[in-house]
Amino acid sequence: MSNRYIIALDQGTTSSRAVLFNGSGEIVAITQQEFTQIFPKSGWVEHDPKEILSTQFGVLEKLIKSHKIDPSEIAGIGITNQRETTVVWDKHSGEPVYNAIVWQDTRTSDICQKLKKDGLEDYVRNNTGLVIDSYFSGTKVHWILENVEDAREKAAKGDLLFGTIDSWLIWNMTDREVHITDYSNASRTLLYNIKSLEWDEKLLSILKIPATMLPEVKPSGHHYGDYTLQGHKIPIAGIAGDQQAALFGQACFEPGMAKNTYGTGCFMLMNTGKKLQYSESGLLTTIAWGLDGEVHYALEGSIFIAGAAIQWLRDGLKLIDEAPDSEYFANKVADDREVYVVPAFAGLGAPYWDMYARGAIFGLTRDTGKNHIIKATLDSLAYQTKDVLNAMEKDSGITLSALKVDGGAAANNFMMQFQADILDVPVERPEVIESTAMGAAFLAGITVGLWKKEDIIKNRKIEKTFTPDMASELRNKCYAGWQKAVSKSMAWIQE
Ligand SMILES: Nc1ncnc2c1ncn2[C@@H]1O[C@H](COP(=O)(O)OP(=O)(O)O)[C@@H](O)[C@H]1O
Ligand SMILES: O=P(O)(O)OC[C@H](O)CO
Repeated sequence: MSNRYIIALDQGTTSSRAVLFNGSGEIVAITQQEFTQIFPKSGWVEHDPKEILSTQFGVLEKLIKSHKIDPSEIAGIGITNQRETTVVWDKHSGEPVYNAIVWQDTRTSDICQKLKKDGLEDYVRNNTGLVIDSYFSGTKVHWILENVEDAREKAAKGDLLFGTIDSWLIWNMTDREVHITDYSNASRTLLYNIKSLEWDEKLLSILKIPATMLPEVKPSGHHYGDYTLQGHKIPIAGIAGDQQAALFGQACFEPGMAKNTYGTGCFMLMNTGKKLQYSESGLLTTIAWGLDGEVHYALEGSIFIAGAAIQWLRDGLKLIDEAPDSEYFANKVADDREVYVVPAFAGLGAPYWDMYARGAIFGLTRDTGKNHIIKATLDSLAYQTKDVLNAMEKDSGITLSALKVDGGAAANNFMMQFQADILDVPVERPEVIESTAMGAAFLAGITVGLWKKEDIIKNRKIEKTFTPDMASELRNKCYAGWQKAVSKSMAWIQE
């Protein structure tokens, strides 16, 4: 027990959050601000890197002011972030040369298709653990260098830097001195060799990315630099991509332990320990974290659209005012789930990996109403999770006795119950669904000597377990309908 604080900065896809943890590792306060999603063209998704900074530092300032915290009381800062999202900036002016290209953006699909045709799939998989897909940063950096005026020349002169959001934040927090990332974020770039723990020269050369643009890569618990606040130097002591941070925050420290986070997307990760395990079923191999001189790996099932589909109900279709309203409307429909929404708005991730799939609604009849669509959209999060869990169990040979969940959309009781029903596996929701922030805070807290890993286990309490309650015949019928709907959505647009 200590009266010092740790702050986690959680820079997510739709909002920036600052989370204050007390010396016992409990959340004391959260400040949060949504920011603009920019959709310049079909399939393109961008963020303004400066708005990312202003919202992130805005919520940090608000947190510190509203809780009257003296900076000397802050023992460390942990950073966690939406992964893969790509920023390229001029190291002299500090100006981004282009908007951040978000992980969901599919503009580089044809570049990826070419890499596949050139026979690089096995090389990429064996060395980066990933599949060739527009999801990852590498082809996004390539696109910026090819398409932004003067970018290629400037990069060749060593004037441009690339970073995922963690790097962009830290560079700005350290007076533009520290250009750094951690293993977990580097492993999402398509440029990092997860076996040798070095940037992969062959892939850099194929994508024509100069090594001078790349950040230094360090473990996930490390003293990366200091953030100076009112004259006090606060160590930035933890970094992890948000999904790996959630794995840590859910105390999945042992091989075989897994979690599923329902945020903008939905990501199931299973710790595979020090073993680098490749998937036969469409999952990714990724670095979970580097800590205490060891690297832990994970298997990952990445679902691109989860809570984002609920935002689409809210902002696109205007069927609901707030995301939590979806639960109320879904509960009003008593049917056998004959309507299916496949939210392939950004193609399909695991286990399908189809950049050319697009969203669709199936099973409409004259009596279909708004509530059916809302219900089917919530169901789609659970169906996609079932696709991924099937792959995870096949690859690992492990049958989960319960699914640990977290993230903003895990608050939805209707969806969680259907998740348990369709999986036929209990779903375990912890009291703190902010596992991402928890993971980042603990990486920092462990690094500055405030906490130990065991403290996370002590702190983790289950708020509710959802028990399966669906006849197997109905479950099988529902899932067969989902699989049919997915197959019809695939390869919808042309290369
Ligand atoms: N009660 C709810 N039911 C369904 N979806 C929800 C609910 N509350 C939040 N969401 C969805 O969860 C997402 C926010 O979760 P969060 O973990 O903050 O995501 P991120 O870190 O990706 O920004 C949003 O996409 C929102 O639509
Ligand atoms: O913003 P989230 O929490 O859905 O996470 C996004 C992922 O990091 C993308 O890989």
